Amino acid sequence: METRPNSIEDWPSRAWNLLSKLRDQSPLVQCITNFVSMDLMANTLLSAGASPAMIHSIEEIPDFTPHARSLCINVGTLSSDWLPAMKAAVVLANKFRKPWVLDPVAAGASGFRLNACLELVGMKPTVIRGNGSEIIALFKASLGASKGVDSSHESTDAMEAAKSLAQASGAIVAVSGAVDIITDGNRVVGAHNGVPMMQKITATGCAVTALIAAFVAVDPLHALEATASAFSIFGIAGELGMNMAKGPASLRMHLIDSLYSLDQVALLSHTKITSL
Ligand SMILES: Nc1ncnc2c1ncn2[C@@H]1O[C@H](COP(=O)(O)OP(=O)(O)O)[C@@H](O)[C@H]1O
Ligand SMILES: Cc1ncsc1CCOP(=O)(O)O
Ligand SMILES: [Mg+2]
Repeated sequence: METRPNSIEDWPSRAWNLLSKLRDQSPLVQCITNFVSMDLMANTLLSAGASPAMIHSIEEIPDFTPHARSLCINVGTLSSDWLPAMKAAVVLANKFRKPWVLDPVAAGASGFRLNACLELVGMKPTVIRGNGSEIIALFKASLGASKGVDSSHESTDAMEAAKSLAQASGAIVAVSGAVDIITDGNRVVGAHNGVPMMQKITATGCAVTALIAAFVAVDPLHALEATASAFSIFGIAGELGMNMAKGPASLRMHLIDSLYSLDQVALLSHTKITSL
């Protein structure tokens, strides 16, 4: 059943309406992503109701990308032969006005990766989603004291970097962590769902970025709201999954199951999104 948001701040109703739309429309989401994340990302999209396609060959992009409702670009296992395919897909997404989302995995780990991420940021992503260290590396455009793909910062450490990056790039910038921060450079919203053990499953960050791509596919004109809703729903799936899990491996399974079966009552009572 569709619920009517009382105001822009009625986040639970907004999140439920977006998830219902996603389940009804099952948008095709093209993912050009790293080898580690492909499985969890595809299963996250499927359990949420979207239709994932991990298609990255440059030869296929002219035929395929125009049919996707949104695009997820993730540089986790970047190599020089993949970058032209990423850029070609982005050019087509922009040409056909499809939203696209960038995950700058380990942006500060090497010069090659940082330059690639900065080039992609310059190609007008709808949303950039990273952890604290990745968003700070992009904002400073410099290599960081890197822990690789994991963050050595809290999301709140990256608040000002996120706002500046959003203003400079025109993208919604989203920083994951204990509190997920989402900003358009002016407004700042926090999503407070999730459990710490989600950090102990590889590619949960990649998976939530893909979920954001699915949410912006169904509401491209409200990318900030779609991003906050995706974070909150992924976090709720983690909270419900944690009730049944014994550790990271079973949390991975129960998170996917909980996302698949998430109902209106659970979503409305668990959604925690606030202005920051
Ligand atoms: N301390 C935490 N408490 C609750 N949820 C968390 C915590 N840390 C990360 N998460 C959640 O785990 C997912 C992955 O985030 P994160 O670990 O920051 O990304 P990445 O894997 O890219 O570093 C996100 O959905 C985020 O909300
Ligand atoms: C471990 C690893 N190495 C290269 S990409 C990758 C997965 C990173 O996933 P996430 O950013 O979601 O932790
Ligand atoms: Mg990541």
